[in-house]
Amino acid sequence: MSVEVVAVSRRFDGGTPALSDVSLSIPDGEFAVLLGPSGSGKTTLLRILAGLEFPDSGEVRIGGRDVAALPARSRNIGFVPQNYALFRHMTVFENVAFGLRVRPAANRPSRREIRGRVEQLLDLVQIGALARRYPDQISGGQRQRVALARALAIEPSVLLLDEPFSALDARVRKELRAWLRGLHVQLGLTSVLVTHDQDEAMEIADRVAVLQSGRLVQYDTPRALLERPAAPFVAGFLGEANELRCIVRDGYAHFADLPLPPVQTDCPAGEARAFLRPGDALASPGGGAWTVRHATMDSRGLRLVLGTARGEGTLDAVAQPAWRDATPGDLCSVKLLSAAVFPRRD
Ligand SMILES: Nc1ncnc2c1ncn2[C@@H]1O[C@H](COP(=O)(O)OP(=O)(O)OP(=O)(O)O)[C@@H](O)[C@H]1O
Repeated sequence: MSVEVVAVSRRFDGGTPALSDVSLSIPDGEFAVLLGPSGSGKTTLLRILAGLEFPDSGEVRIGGRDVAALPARSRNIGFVPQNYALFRHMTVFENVAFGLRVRPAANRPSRREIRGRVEQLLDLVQIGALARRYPDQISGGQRQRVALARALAIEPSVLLLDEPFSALDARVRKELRAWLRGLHVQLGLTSVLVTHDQDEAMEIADRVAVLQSGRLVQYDTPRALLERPAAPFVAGFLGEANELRCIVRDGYAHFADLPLPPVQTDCPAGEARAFLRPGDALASPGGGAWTVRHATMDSRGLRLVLGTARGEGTLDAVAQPAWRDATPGDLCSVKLLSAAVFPRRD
């Protein structure tokens, strides 16, 4: 089902606004991610969608219907909270069955139906063998799967997840992310996930809503966010960008202080700030004004930290693919593929 947020604002106890005039629209079947630093309003927005929190003004529509008057339990939403919140005294099976057992008698499935549904769900999340265990007898990743199965038990049309993988190690996180994305497609859900991890957002989302201090700064596909950031905050927050001072003249940004070639831009002439992702700064050996300070290999290739001879600045860059043996002390030059440039407003 589609989800629409229209001009939603929320302020707690006269403090600074947790959300200011946020509007976004999630088409049926899409996976949206709410991304932003701590305190930017992500959880507040998710809780408003779930019906656990209410806006001071604005509207939420689910499947085209204004849900202001609908309590959480009537919204047909699966909610996976940040800390899993599993019942420790119940087995995995009972945890997943809970949402069905507490339904009003009129629409509560029979015991046999509940058993069948829970077994199916546990198989779906690939933990069928753990049904009789208690939450403290399974791993963090398995607990996360239980929390998901429990949220899915009511057959929601919208799935909301609050930092679902934050307690897990990097490898399990990555594995579960891909799996969750597959499940979302398989079940035809509309999903909204909160995270402050940009890699997670970029990998899982159809569209990412970037929040800063309660405001929606940009809502776009991962690719558009990286290639066309709408604001310095987005360019700085995503992609570990270098931020450099520059001057725009004749459609090019010039880096007066640093040995870098000018780069084309649409930014108006004048003082500006350029955001350069490491992958857009390609270092080549064989002389030049930059010196390799550190070289580290990661899954994307050889990452370099470069410095200038007189110490005017440093730059995070990547070695061009053929330069596999870059070592601290080597001299190099840098070619720029692109940069996001914004007028400077000090
Ligand atoms: N119940 C509450 N009472 C008072 N202030 C609140 C309450 N809930 C949230 N806030 C405030 O609203 C703002 C947004 O909080 P929110 O939890 O939505 O941010 P977040 O982006 O999810 O942060 P995090 O990544 O740290 O979870 C913060 O300034 C927070 O202190």
